[in-house]
This record gives sequence, structure tokens and C-alpha cells, in this order.
Amino acid sequence: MMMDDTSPPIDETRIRLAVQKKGRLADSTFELLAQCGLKVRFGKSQLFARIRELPIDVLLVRDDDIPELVASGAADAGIVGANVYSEDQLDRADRSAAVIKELGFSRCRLCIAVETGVAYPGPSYFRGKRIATSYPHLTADWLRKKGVEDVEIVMMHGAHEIAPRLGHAHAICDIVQTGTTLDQNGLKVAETIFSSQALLIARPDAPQEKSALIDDLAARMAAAMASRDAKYVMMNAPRSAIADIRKVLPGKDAPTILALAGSEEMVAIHVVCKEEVLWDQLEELKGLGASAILVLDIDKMLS
Ligand SMILES: Nc1ncnc2c1ncn2[C@@H]1O[C@H](COP(=O)(O)OP(=O)(O)OP(=O)(O)O)[C@@H](O)[C@H]1O
Ligand SMILES: O=P(O)(O)OC[C@H]1O[C@H](OP(=O)(O)OP(=O)(O)O)[C@H](O)[C@@H]1O
Ligand SMILES: [Mg+2]
Repeated sequence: MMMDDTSPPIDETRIRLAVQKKGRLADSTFELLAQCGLKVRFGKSQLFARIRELPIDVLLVRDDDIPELVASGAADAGIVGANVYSEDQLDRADRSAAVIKELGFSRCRLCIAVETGVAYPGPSYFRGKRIATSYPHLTADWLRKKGVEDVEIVMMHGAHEIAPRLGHAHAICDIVQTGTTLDQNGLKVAETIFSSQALLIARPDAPQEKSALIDDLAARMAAAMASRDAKYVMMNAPRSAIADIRKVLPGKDAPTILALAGSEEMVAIHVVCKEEVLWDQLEELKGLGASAILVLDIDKMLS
């Protein structure tokens, strides 16, 4: 990221996009924006950055504030975890931000965890117990749906995993990704109550010109996401093996078949594969007589 010394003034004609300044969402957010051709340049103390390529200004904020900033129209759009978005939605009586697109990164689960020694019998275990969490609404909503009453929810803003050992709570409800933090603190997953990933959200009442720009941004994100795993695969192969080769490659599009100079029997096959191409599949292609196999990254893809 490049550094700019000063924040430019707020300009009402530009889209304001709220993103996490630093943390678990930030790197992937800036990477996705860069893949969309949008470079965010900001200095350490800066909370606002102007994108030169499009009329977009980026607000660099704490992730918890993003749903409120977008719902109130202070920001036109934002990138935030579904966990934080849904927690805010359950808390909100007025209009909330709309989900425009699932972005496929910062995937994690919201889980209720108990000490490893507990023989967990099911949701009724929590009756009369205390659960420490930063997600009181998602936790209460899940308990209500399971018909479990008389649970005390204790708010914590981090380090939840320490609460059971301190006797502060019987269980926690927090983010789990690899499960390492639970393991290290003698806890295990009892229930997964929510699956999360980053979302592009937008204010419900954006004026027409701004909605069009947000749609354009969403389309660029879709293209960047589509090209992430996609590969352009080229090889020479016997004409008779074309049908079998199509079965091996995870591309949905029909391949391009090109004649090879001086050969009736062999052809060049070019195909866009929209899913990851594995080494096993390349070995299979070789087994079908393919040679000179090249797998190339795709920078951008619009379909
Ligand atoms: N271990 C993890 N693996 C993957 N995604 C995660 C993980 N922990 C959190 N997330 C996702 O990233 C989001 C931001 O997490 P982070 O830990 O950066 O939040 P934070 O400490 O509240 O940050 P902030 O300072 O912006 O308030 C979470 O709301 C969740 O969607
Ligand atoms: O299952 P794992 O892979 O161990 O990840 C889960 C941990 O990650 C998050 O915290 P983070 O490390 O971001 O620290 P934080 O409490 O400062 O947010 C979350 O709150 C868990 O504690
Ligand atoms: Mg936060």
C-alpha cells in the first residue's frame, strides 16, 4: 500500500465505502479492491483514503461500526463479516443495510464452546447457565429457536476463551476458524450457530447514480472472484482424446481446438477452467496422451 500524507475533503458526489482499517478482514479487503483495479493508499493515522481510478472514497474504521455507518447512510457501502452484520440486524428496529454480495473470504463459524470435560447433551445444557460472548443477539436468537430459556448472556469484547476457566461463564459463543484457540484453552465446540464470510453491503436508500456505482463495484468484485481460482490450460493432445480430456478438466466452457501444423492426428486444446486445477488431473491428462501442458493464471475474467 502506498502512503499519502493528508486526507482529502469529503466529496458528496463520490461513493463512501467503509472497510476495516486493520484486522482479520483488512488484508483480504484491500487485496480484493486491488484485484478490482482500485488501489487504496493511506498513512498510519489516516481514516479516509481517495481511490483515484473511480469516484470512491474509502473510510478506514473498526469493523463493528460498519453496519451502522451503512444503515444510517453515513457510508454508501461497506465490507464486513456476516457475523457482525447479522448481529447488528437483530439489534436494529429501523432499516438496515442490504447485502449486495457474498465475498468468499474471512470464512469462519460462530460457535458455542464448552470445557472439553463436559459431556454435552444438547441445547438444554445451557438452561440456567452463563454464556460469554460479543454476539448477544445471535446467541439469544439461537437459544430462542432451540426453545432454551433462563440463560444469562455475559458481554465480553475479546479473549472469551478465558471466561470458563475463571468461572466467569459456563460456555462461550465466539468465532472459530481452525479451532486452535479453543484447543489451547481446554474448550470444544458444542454447537455451530452461524457460518460467516465477508459481505459487501449497501445503504438501503442510495440515490440512483450511487446505486449504479455500487453495482459496478459489485460486478468488478464478481469478476475478480471468478478469476481467483480460474486457470487457462493449454496442451497438445491426440484428436481422439478430446472427449476424455473434457471430462478431466473442471472447466464449464467448451475448449478451443486448434489444428497443429503438419499433424492430422494431434491438436492444440485451450480451455478456461473455473475451478482449481489439481496435479492429479494433470497426470490424468498425460495418461490420455496430452503433452506440453501449460496452466496459466488469469488476471481478469468477465463472463
Ligand atoms: N480466526 C478467524 N478466521 C477468519 N475470519 C475471522 C477470524 N476471526 C474473525 N474473523 C472475521 O473477521 C472479522 C474481523 O475480525 P477481527 O478479529 O479483525 O475483529 P476486531 O478485533 O473486532 O477488529 P476491529 O479492530 O476492526 O474492531 C470478524 O468479525 C469475522 O467476520
Ligand atoms: O479457531 P482459530 O483459528 O483459533 O480462530 C479463532 C480466534 O480468532 C479470533 O480472534 P483473533 O485471533 O482475531 O483475536 P482477537 O480476540 O484480538 O480478535 C476469534 O475471536 C478467536 O479467538
Ligand atoms: Mg471489532
